[in-house]
Amino acid sequence: MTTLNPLQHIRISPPSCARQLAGLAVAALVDEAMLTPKPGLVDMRGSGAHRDLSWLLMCHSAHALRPAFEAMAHAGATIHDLPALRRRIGAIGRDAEATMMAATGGVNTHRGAIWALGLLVTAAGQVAGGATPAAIASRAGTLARLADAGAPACTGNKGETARWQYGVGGARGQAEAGFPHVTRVALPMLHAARGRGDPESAARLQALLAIVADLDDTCLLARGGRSALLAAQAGAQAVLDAGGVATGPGQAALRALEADMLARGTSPGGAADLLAATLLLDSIAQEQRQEMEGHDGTTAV
Ligand SMILES: CC(C)(COP(=O)(O)OP(=O)(O)OC[C@H]1O[C@@H](n2cnc3c(N)ncnc32)[C@H](O[C@H]2O[C@H](COP(=O)(O)OP(=O)(O)OP(=O)(O)O)[C@@H](O)[C@H]2O)[C@@H]1O)[C@@H](O)C(=O)NCCC(=O)NCCS
Ligand SMILES: Nc1ncnc2[nH]cnc12
Repeated sequence: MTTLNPLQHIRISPPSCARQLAGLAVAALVDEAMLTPKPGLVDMRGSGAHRDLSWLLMCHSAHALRPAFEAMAHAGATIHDLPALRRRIGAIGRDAEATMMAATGGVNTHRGAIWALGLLVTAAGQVAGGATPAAIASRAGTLARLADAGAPACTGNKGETARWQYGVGGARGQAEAGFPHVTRVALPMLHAARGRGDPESAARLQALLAIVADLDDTCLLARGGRSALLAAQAGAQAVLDAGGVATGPGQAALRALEADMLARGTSPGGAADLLAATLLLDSIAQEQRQEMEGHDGTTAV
């Protein structure tokens, strides 16, 4: 079966589109892991506030997840009944968590990312190349809001406990709302930083900090309570207010934020997942632009 792409008037077959989307998802996870520096998080300098993670383990985990992302994108392209699609990707997502644990020797590298990027590649598979990042995120939100008959009543995970204890939405709430911190916070920040000529790594770090400044990250809550979340949010905002990571004052504020996180043993793992989701939607949009240019021989603006 093929899908008509309304923007390009070419036909994309779901399997090749799914493979491409899975490749972009893995690349987004690897790019996030390797982005350096990142406060509190694993990067190429070291493990940040984590004891059981390294960037090599994160990259290994990302590659192990490729078949799951491909299966989710393929499901998005081929299963048109939404409750059935939700059930199917829930099952693939739980299998992917088991794959991650097997690949990492039992370390939770990407549980939040499997959830966020899994929903997004499924939604991107549904539209097969012809939708904006906001439209893909909105479709992913629709999927997240559907009940999954196969899901356990409670996960017993730290994020779930933090959601109840602090009354926040966490990873589930973010997805159900259609990933507002990706589409309304991080993508605009990424594009603005690129637009004023920041190096790509600075633009990505700036997008990460914009997410941290505003997200109820259950990783921060679970590790350090509400004071850690508020300190991380204020510290990230201070970097932005000081002029951003490409400026001297911004870098001083970034060092202070990192020192505070390391002293508390906290890390914005949820924000890191949403940066990967941002990079995924950005790369899907870039692929679409390149395919359009290749198709009609003109340059898109
Ligand atoms: C819906 C699920 C995501 C389950 O979520 P739940 O809330 O029950 O619990 P957690 O799994 O603990 O939390 C989810 C992870 O999401 C990230 N996150 C946190 N806050 C947010 C937020 N506001 N928005 C978006 N994402 C957020 C975060 O993941 C990252 O951190 C993890 C590493 O943290 P760390 O503290 O080191 O790790 P732990 O092992 O927990 O502790 P230690 O032992 O080290 O001390 C890492 O995973 C990052 O990715 C949260 O951890 C979902 O899992 C689910 O229900 N799945 C079922 C399958 C399904 O339906 N799939 C659908 C298609 S994909
Ligand atoms: N770079 C990173 N460091 C720690 N936890 C993460 N979760 C997702 N990306 C992460």
